[in-house]
Amino acid sequence: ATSLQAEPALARPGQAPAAATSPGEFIVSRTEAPLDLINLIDIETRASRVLAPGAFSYIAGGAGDEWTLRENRNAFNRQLIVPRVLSGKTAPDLRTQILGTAIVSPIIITPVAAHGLAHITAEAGTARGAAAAGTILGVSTVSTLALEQVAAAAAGPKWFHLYMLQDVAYSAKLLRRARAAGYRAIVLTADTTVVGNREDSLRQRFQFPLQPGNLLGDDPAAPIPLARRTFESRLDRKTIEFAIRESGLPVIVKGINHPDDALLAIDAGAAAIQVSNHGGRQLDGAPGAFSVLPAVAKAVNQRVPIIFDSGVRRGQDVFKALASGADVVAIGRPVIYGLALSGWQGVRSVLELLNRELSMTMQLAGVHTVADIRATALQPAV
Ligand SMILES: Cc1cc2nc3c(=O)[nH]c(=O)nc-3n(C[C@H](O)[C@H](O)[C@H](O)COP(=O)(O)O)c2cc1C
Ligand SMILES: O=C(O)C(=O)c1ccccc1
Repeated sequence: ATSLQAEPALARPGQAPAAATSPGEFIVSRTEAPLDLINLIDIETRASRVLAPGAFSYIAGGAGDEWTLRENRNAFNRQLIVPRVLSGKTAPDLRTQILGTAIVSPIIITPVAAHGLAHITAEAGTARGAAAAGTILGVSTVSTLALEQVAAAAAGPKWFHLYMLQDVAYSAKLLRRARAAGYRAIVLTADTTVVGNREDSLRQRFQFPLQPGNLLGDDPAAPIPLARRTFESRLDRKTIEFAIRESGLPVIVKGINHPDDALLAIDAGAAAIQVSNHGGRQLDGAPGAFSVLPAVAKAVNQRVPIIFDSGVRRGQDVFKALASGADVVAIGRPVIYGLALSGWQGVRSVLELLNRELSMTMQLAGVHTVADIRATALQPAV
């Protein structure tokens, strides 16, 4: 299903049993068995056993002291869900829609670079898993497979992510290709005008072992030099206008934390905003993403939908984000861990587990629909 050819597994000491090498002697999983999961926290440890050490440090890591990475989880503990037990409701309805696309639950997949680090099927596997789970897949500019290959792998709804490139004409070309390939929206990432210092990755001298499928002509490289050479470092409202004009698609501006940036994005024509601190990988010392959500939601005032990511691991987190102004949440690392552990089946299992946790949370909070969650008041922790 992909252009990556599985090569025979190398017998290496300490190698996970179901691993194979891809070009560049890179150890990558090819397992596709059903995946039993308890939660999306311990999946990280399990994935660390099948991922190459450098790849794991790149995926799991955050910038600097990783304070913001940890704070993304801690922030959820400051708002509580009060149980409601006599609502007379049962069988929560998780269905919703975002930018005109119906999805089975308010949980989508945020763009993550280089799925080929995790599994031989790369983004084709993720696309199949996302489609099987009934949700939207975000496909990174820096995907392992070319955006057309990902589109062809499964019919589910997809959004193409743009890192605005120094090469403006090539950026425009990517946007037109995305539209032609059937992508339904563009996610313009605004928070990576320079790549944060992921110190563990640097320590391990991590390099992408595969050439990214959309950046032809580029040799594989470490993330920081690749971005410095390729990504545009000056972004403003003109960048948003460019993405709208060249793609003809709705544009979601990703990486918003400050209410004024939200207002600027909406004023420039953004169809949605994505509140995110890039999973603690960019500005260390930034607040946990969940902490900034209420102020951004207040400024947005329902004019455009809000997507929330960074640290969502449990159904309760999804509930809290929606009760704090998000329309849907997006998850990143857990999907890659599911892919690493079990290919498309792992991706589906991760999404279905989070759906089950959200359903349980809704039932115990006495709410029936996604709209009900959004109308629920949380209680601040003391
Ligand atoms: C390995 C990795 C690669 C990423 N690559 C991209 C990318 O290419 N474009 C982007 O906008 N965000 C990228 N992100 C950020 C994610 O979209 C998301 O903001 C982040 O992972 C937070 O979600 P999480 O806590 O669920 O992982 C990347 C994140 C990770 C972990
Ligand atoms: O690692 C990242 O978070 C990221 O978005 C990225 C992707 C490709 C190159 C450099 C950074």
